[in-house]
Amino acid sequence: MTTYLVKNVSVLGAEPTDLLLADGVVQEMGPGLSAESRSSVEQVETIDASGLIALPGLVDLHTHLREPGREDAETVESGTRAAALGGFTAVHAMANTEPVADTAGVVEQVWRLGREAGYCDVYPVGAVTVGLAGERLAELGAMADSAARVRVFSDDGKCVSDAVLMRRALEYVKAFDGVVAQHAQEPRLTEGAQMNEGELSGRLGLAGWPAVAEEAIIARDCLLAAHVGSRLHVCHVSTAGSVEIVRWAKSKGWDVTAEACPHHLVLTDELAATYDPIYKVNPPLRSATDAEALRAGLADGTIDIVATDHAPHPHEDKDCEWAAAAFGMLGLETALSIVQETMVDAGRLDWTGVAERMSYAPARIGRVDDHGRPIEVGAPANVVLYDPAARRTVEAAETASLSRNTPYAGMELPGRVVATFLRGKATVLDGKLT
Ligand SMILES: NC(=O)N[C@@H](CC(=O)O)C(=O)O
Ligand SMILES: [Zn+2]
Ligand SMILES: [Zn+2]
Repeated sequence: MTTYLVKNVSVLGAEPTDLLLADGVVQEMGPGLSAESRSSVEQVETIDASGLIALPGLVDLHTHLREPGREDAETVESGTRAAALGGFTAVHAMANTEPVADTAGVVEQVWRLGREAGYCDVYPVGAVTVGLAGERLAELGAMADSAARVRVFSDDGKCVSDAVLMRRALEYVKAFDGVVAQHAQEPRLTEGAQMNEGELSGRLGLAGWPAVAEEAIIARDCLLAAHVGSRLHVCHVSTAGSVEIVRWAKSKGWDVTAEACPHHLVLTDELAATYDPIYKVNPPLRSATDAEALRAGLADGTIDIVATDHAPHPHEDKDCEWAAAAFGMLGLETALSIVQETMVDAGRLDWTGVAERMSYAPARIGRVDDHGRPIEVGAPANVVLYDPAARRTVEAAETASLSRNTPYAGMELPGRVVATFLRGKATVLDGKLT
């Protein structure tokens, strides 16, 4: 395996130093390292990383890889290639596949496909209920005990709306230190809903999706998690009220964590006026006030992490009229740039804060040991080299995803992932897959 000597890199914005990545770990760290001391049989590649920042490999707690079942939209291989290009070394693959990941067999299949592809570690999320039907609990214990070691359980795409089932799931996952990741959407309040409920939805004639449909479930679940003493994670928080509720739950000392998605930080519901379904997503794009509350919540730690909710859809499911189109947008290859633009360049988060929200905290919530570790001697060499000074125009056709539904096509974004290392192996070099 190639050894990499990374010269003059700024680890999380600190003074430039050198990193030696060998045998899968950060073997040496400090200024003035040279390849000379390495044995002659070893192949050492030197990377001039002047101007680049080293971040711990990013961890996504919320990715849709679509395999098994919708390999026309994404596969484990194509999705993890996109992940590596975005600086991720680990992703949690959501359970809303066909068949649903509700048994040990399916989660082991997804886990193994991730291993075989080798771009990024894949941690399958297990479904909470059989077939995501919201009627009976799935075999959570069998998935936890499987080779995939599932710790995150979610019916994402659907809400576990039955309070008794949600309570039992929260109780059940305590046995193996799991967490229930809730897609908070009160189904009756969102029947037929197409976009954020507000003055604009009325004007556009699209059925509204009220903030209370999200907030009511989050409040209920925080209370349930506290009642049974379990861990709750809230997926894709999108409203200012939701941020307030999570802040309140944390102030009580309850074990509640929450994520925000890049698109909810930067895009708003006014884009629905284009009637272009590229902007159709669940939960919907909200108001500028909501986006600002998410950024503030992310800055002060109320929102623990950024998760992509990368949701690939083939063009026939997106290039149609708004009401008929699928919900969801791509996210893996643009997440870090959006966080740079909305949080770092805006002076609200430094690179250590980014590492916490996109690597350390998601790894902690998902109970992933090999990822989300600070870059230090002895740590697994899961590292991203990032150029914050670069600028690029997003081209939908350039994505590694099998789908093209990025809402950022044609937009100029800051930053570029130059290299990604998974246990010391380069998955991306010079901004390209190896
Ligand atoms: N976010 C979305 O709009 N869509 C997701 C489902 C989900 O995350 O709820 C999908 O699977 O396509
Ligand atoms: Zn969801
Ligand atoms: Zn999702």
